[in-house]
Parts: sequence; structure tokens; C-alpha cells
Amino acid sequence: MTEEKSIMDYETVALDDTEHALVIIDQTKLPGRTELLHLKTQKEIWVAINTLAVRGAPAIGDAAAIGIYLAAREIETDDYEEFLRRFREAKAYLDSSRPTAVNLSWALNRMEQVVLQAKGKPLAEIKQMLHDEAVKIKDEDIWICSKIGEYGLTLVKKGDGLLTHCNAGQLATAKYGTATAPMYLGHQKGYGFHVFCDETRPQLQGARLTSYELSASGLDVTLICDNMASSVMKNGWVQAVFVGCDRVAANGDAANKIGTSGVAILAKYYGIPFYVCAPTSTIDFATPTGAGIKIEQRPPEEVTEMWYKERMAPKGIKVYNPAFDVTDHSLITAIVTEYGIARAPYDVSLQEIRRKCGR
Ligand SMILES: CSC[C@H]1O[C@H](OP(=O)(O)O)[C@H](O)[C@@H]1O
Repeated sequence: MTEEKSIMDYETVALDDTEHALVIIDQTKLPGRTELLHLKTQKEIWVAINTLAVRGAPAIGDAAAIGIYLAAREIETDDYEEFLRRFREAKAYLDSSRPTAVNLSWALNRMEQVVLQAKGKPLAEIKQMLHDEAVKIKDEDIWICSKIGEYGLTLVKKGDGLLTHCNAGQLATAKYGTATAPMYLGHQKGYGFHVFCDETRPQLQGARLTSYELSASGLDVTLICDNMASSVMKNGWVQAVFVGCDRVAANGDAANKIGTSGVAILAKYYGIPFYVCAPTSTIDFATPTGAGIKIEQRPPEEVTEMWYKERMAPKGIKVYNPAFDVTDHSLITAIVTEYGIARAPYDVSLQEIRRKCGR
């Protein structure tokens, strides 16, 4: 009898060089079913990102890098300018799949730089370079998350209660996650954390994904409704909050899943440190403050019926369903990156991180 594979044994995002496909776990089916999707066309990849079959800022960037490589290898021309034109068409298409997570455009721009800097080389060689860069982006993601885990672990102690919102876990990255990286590393080192996962309405990433992957890894996890975060904090069960992010502005304002700013306000009220775990690729130095971050609006069905057996609201009810909110930098205790921990004032400390990472 084959042993049931853990969700942690699957790669969130992978490139299959045999069938030239982007292979992802279909996260819309989790936790009930583990189904892999083998995506070959740009439309399939666009739909997978847009419907959150693959989701999470770093994982979206990893998937887009593989996706644009797959598009490039299909471009049949000997003319560099024609190749670049059609590459940019595919890039713009993939970039239109979701607006908030900066990793999508960051990864696509990085892949475009490969093409621009390789002008003059044979197109076959450029395609191979794109393949290698896509693999490198994904491998770097793993290193980045491991470093965030190391820095994040310095902020907590054995036996701490931790709270997280949405899924900034292994399922949102190539491995380890960002907000969950300190949790996984601490678990390996016997820290004995107790993790509270906000269910995170309406898409339930916390219930369906975070509680699933953390418990599959043996961590002590309690799933709570979003409206229970105050109670667990008030009871003294939470010593730190770790969340991911989709885009951090130059002043430290951080866009993350809707509801995050509310958790930050609660943490501030209860005197609990609130940590945003941010790969430097998620820091958008071209956007001065959170007011400049585009917030994705998603379908009302995600609120009214998508995840519930019974209809949760009257037909036709007007719904406001922003997928993210912006946590003001004043509510953020520190921003944990792979190049160290940035503390307020963020318009200064993020520039120091920028210097370290050479951006
Ligand atoms: C590691 S950052 C993951 C980040 O992305 C999630 O959004 P979505 O599930 O809509 O892709 C959420 O904001 C997480 O914090």
C-alpha cells in the first residue's frame, strides 16, 4: 500500500522539461483534493493565476517566470525584434492576470531583462537563458524564504503563540513560505509554537491552506474565524503575529490579504508585535506609499457562495470584495527580509535593505 503523500511533498510550482509545462497544485481544490495541473498554454496559466489555482506573491512570480519561458519557446522566428515584440505581448498578457502582488511584474520584468541583455545571441540560446532564469527565480525563492525564517525566528522564543492571516506558507512560495518560514524552522528546532490561523474569508486561505500545511508538518495549529483574532490576543495566547505581503511601498505600508490591517490594529491594541515577512522582490520602491497600491477587486460569488454549501447571502446583494488591504507602516513592528530586519522609519531602513540587495 503506497503511503499517502503529504501536501508538503508536492512542489507548489514546477517546470516539467519533458512536456514543457508549468505544473502546479490546484489550490482551489485544497484541502479536499490534491490535484496537479499541467499548464502549457498562456491562457491556461493566466486563468490559473487569476482564479488562485496558483497564488501567493512569490509563487505567482515563480509561475509567471516559467509561463513566460514557455511562451518564448513557442515563438518561431529568426528575427530578434519580432521575437522581442511577441515576448512582450505574452508578458503583458500574463501581467494582466492579477494587479496587486508585485512579484508578478517583478518576475516578468526580470525575464525581459534576460532577452534585452542577450540581444545579438541566437534565439535558441536566449530561450535556454530564459529557461535557466526561470529555474533560478524559483531556486532563489527557496533561499529567500529560508533566510526570512532565520531572521524571523530571532524575533520569537520557545513556546510562543503565533497568529497568521491568509496563507503566506509553502503553498504561496516555492518552499517554506514567508510568514510560515519562522514557524517551520522553529518547529524543526523544537520551539513548540502554537499557531492560530485566521480562516481568512472569503477565499479561506487560512482554513484551507495554512492550517492544512502547518498541521501536515506536525505543528500545533488552531483554526479560528477572522472575528476571533481579538479574543485569542486578549486571552494572552498570542506573542507575535507573522503575515506575508503582496506589495510593500517605499514607506513600509504593506498590502496583504484583506483583513490584515485589522489584525495589525488588534495587535497594536494588545501590545503584540506584528511582523510582515517580505522578500525584497515584494518591496516596490517605485510606489511611495500604500495609497499607490492597486487593490484587486474580486468576484462577489467568492463572498456569497463559492465556499459554502448553503447560500450565505441573498441573491443580488451588493458586495464589496477587495482582495487586499494596506496596513499602515505605523502599525508594523518590523519588516523581515532575506537581507535582514527593517524597522521604522521604513523610508530609511528599506533603503538600507535596498543597498544590501543592490536594487
Ligand atoms: C507569501 S505572500 C502570500 C500572500 O498572497 C496572498 O494573497 P492571495 O492568496 O490572494 O494570492 C496573501 O495576501 C498572502 O499573504
